[in-house]
Amino acid sequence: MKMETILTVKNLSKRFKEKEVLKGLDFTVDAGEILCLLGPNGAGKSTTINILTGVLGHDGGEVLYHGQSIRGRLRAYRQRLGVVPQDIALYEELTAERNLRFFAGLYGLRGRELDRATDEALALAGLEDRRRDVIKTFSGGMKRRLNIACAIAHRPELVIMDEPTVGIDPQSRNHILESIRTLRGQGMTVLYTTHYMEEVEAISSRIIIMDHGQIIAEGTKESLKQAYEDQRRYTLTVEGAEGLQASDLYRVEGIVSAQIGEHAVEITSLRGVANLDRIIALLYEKGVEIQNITSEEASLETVFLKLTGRTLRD
Ligand SMILES: Nc1ncnc2c1ncn2[C@@H]1O[C@H](COP(=O)(O)OP(=O)(O)OP(=O)(O)O)[C@@H](O)[C@H]1O
Repeated sequence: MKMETILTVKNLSKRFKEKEVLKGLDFTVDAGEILCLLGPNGAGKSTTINILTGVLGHDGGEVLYHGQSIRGRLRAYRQRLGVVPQDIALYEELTAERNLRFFAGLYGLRGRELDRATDEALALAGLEDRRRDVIKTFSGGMKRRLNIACAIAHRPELVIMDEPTVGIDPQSRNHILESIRTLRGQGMTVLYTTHYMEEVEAISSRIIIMDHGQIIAEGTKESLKQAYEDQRRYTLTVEGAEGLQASDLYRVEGIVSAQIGEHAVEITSLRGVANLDRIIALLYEKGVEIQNITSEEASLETVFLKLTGRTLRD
């Protein structure tokens, strides 16, 4: 069954002065999914999120909410969103409860509805017993949890989060991941960005990989891995690789790509071809000393590396 589409992003482009930061993005956000935007630093994730939350304008293309352009309807559109910004936006001098009531109040909740929304959001954040404490006494992780609670108390249809777990303790991080799953279980749709591959593995139902302002792959974690499952990656720690060329390695059957660094040789090879002995023999012949070899099958990390040539945290 095709899910209902909430957001449609069509040929979206954005430039900052001379720099083209988004180069024609096309994707949808469908009801009930947890969609993750993944990409190295500077890929354009935050820019995309800022356009989708109506904070930033775009130059070309369009964003449709239930089939209608958000241009000229920003206010109504933003009422249906829950936005969790990268930076914590809370009133330090106010209690957890006051913060929640304030933010939920901005979305028009009053009276009993507001009381209930506040209680539910405190429960989601696991902060019921801290409801009357002021924020400045909270740990970083607790603030992040409350930040999310403030964004979802009004029960938005779509929650958009920009790196909601950056720089917090593992316990709060797990709590947040769990609460994202809970939100989905309650019928909300989530779009979020992250740098952490483990998070993508843990909660995403679909992944969009971006680099240099473009979408370079899209799929579930299973489908992305499957597309690269036929490959294996060798990492060799070496000395004396100066005389070795990637073209030497390409002569070995099965090798798809090779990168030669000062102390490391990275090789991607077809899984069905047993060629490690050939690789070792070739390096020996070229006077390269091998100190260590590791072999790895496709993981999201290797898929990502293959697509972008970069690790997530460099
Ligand atoms: N206000 C701005 N003015 C000029 N350039 C900008 C501005 N905001 C972002 N950029 C540039 O746009 C590109 C994309 O940035 P963006 O923040 O969207 O990337 P990102 O994928 O979110 O990376 P990060 O994970 O570091 O936040 C970068 O090259 C960045 O330097």
